[in-house]
Amino acid sequence: MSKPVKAAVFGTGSWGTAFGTVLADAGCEVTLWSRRPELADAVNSTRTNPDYLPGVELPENLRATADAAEAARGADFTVLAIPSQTLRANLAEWTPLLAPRTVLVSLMKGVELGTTMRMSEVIEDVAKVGRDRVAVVTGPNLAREIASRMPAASVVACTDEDVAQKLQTACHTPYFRPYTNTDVVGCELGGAVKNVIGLAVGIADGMGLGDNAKGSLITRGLAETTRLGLAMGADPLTFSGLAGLGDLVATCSSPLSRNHTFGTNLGKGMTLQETIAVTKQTAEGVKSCESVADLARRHGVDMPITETVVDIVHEGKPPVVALKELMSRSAKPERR
Ligand SMILES: NC(=O)C1=CN([C@@H]2O[C@H](COP(=O)(O)OP(=O)(O)OC[C@H]3O[C@@H](n4cnc5c(N)ncnc54)[C@H](O)[C@@H]3O)[C@@H](O)[C@H]2O)C=CC1
Ligand SMILES: O=C(CO)COP(=O)(O)O
Repeated sequence: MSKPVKAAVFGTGSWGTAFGTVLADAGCEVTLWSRRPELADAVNSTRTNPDYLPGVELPENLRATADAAEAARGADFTVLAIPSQTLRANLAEWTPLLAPRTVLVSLMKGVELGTTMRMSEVIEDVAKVGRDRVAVVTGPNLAREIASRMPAASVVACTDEDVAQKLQTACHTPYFRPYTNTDVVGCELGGAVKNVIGLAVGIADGMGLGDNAKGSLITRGLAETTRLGLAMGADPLTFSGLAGLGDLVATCSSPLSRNHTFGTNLGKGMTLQETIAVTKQTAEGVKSCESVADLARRHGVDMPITETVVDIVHEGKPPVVALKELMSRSAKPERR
């Protein structure tokens, strides 16, 4: 009998715990790394994650530890599920502990501030591994639904198709259906920019602008994501797949989305500080809107919805003023 696949998941938040559950349900032996020892103890003693996924039963073949070396030991897959902006510092600490031939898997949907690097690029840079050892999981995967074993499809992206297929097998369950893709750039951009568009749609919902506005923002948001992707060498078809349209639709329609909820609160008139105070978990678009806008400028790409989100979230522009400016941009053909 072959040995079970071992997976280490760094981050015992919503998605780390939910994806760890998927891996365990698919037959892997999973160890979650938790920043706080008391959360690791709670996971092991109650078989739940009371802080992030209360009420969801976790599988027996998933355990938690606050010891990073113990989590990393012998892992075939090392999964990273922490906020995008702390990845560099965290991974620098964990790199000496990584198992020699482990594949690093990013669950994160963000772009690093300052460097404008995608998460897989940060991983390659810090862990000094080739891109064939870095994979990305992305798509319409709201953690709470996945942890409740509700059905979803996903994308497992790696430039090396064999590696993508191994990870696909490791996380395929009756409720989680992963597809492979070798377009890592497109898959990562789809996930990171959808958080920014999710904020925009949330703001519109909070302002009560209606479903036509939502449909328009999703579609034009995807258009600007695709423009950026094309400029960065992505396959445009990726954006009509799960990592693009699929993820946008889920985030922009769900009250479970933190980015959507964050935007809704802003659209209802809460200040940025009030909104941050009521947001307990990572809403990546809040920081990544700035790095995505920066990336767009570096590539000479026009991203008006992203710029509008930056103006509202970081420059304090009132949403009604931003809306007026967005609607009064010069008229143009749809495909430009
Ligand atoms: N929650 C979801 O439905 C999904 C989330 N994602 C992405 O997964 C990533 C993680 O998100 P969630 O798990 O949802 O966030 P979360 O807020 O639920 O959990 C974040 C985790 O990171 C840890 N953490 C926070 N700051 C840290 C630091 N400085 N050093 C080390 N650990 C730290 C927290 O203790 C927690 O375990 C994000 O990039 C998000 O966009 C992707 C798909 C679905
Ligand atoms: O990425 C997600 C679903 O795929 C989760 O979205 P939020 O981070 O907005 O909750």
